[in-house]
Amino acid sequence: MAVTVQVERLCQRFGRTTVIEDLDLEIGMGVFGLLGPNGAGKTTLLRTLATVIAPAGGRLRLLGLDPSEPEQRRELRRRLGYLPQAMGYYPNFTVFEFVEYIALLKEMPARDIRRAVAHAIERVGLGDRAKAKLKTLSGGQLRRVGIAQAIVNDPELLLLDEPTAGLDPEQRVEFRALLREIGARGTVIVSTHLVEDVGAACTEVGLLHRGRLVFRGTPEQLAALGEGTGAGDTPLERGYSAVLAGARAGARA
Ligand SMILES: Nc1ncnc2c1ncn2[C@@H]1O[C@H](COP(=O)(O)OP(=O)(O)OP(=O)(O)O)[C@@H](O)[C@H]1O
Repeated sequence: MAVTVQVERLCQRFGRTTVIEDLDLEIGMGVFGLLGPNGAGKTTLLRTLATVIAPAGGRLRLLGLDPSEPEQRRELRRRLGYLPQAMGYYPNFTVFEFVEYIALLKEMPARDIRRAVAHAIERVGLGDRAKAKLKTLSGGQLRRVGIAQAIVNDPELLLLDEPTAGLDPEQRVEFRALLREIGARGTVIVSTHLVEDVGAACTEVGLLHRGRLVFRGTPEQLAALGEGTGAGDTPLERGYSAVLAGARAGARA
């Protein structure tokens, strides 16, 4: 497996609170689902990988680049895509203008931009809303604009923080297909609370609990851990609850 994301003893702190502690993680191509309860550190990890915040400790190597080096960080930012949990935007921009603006920030070649923007907007099913102002869109449509800006540069590393929040069931199914398509050629890390997204789209899954990785494996392996326990409606939900119950019991011991 060619490793595209290498995290070594990563620490993140806010004030005196340690949010991520000595995290080691290596990921290759495919779709990696990041699960964990509220406050586990998923957003903080994604923000760190997106180079929005610098590590408080440890080392990162992403797409073979060291983001602590300014030149390499700049190259990395050109090659990654990031959908933040709460995306800021200019309400008077149209869908096309906004995605184009992000393409410009990513320093995409000028001759490629129009086609790439149109393609990204098509891929999220918003082709007919390209000229609509962002302030006129629904929450789910805005989330799709967020996905379009994240994929406009055909990223080799795509980081998505709860991308399916607000999508209707039909859109969610289409979005999972898009994830699988991108994961076949690059690395996608997607944080989600929807365990069924993981089952449908992810090749691997990691479960964070208090900034530590308490499970890593395939969705099938996670589901198998839930056999015989009652908490949850699906095998994956039961696996998720079983791992968390074990992690909590370990933390108390
Ligand atoms: N900028 C910040 N300043 C202070 N504390 C923060 C900051 N960002 C996150 N935290 C704290 O870090 C911890 C991890 O938060 P994070 O948002 O990474 O978790 P999460 O797993 O993404 O949670 P959720 O599922 O609720 O989105 C939480 O306790 C949160 O309060």
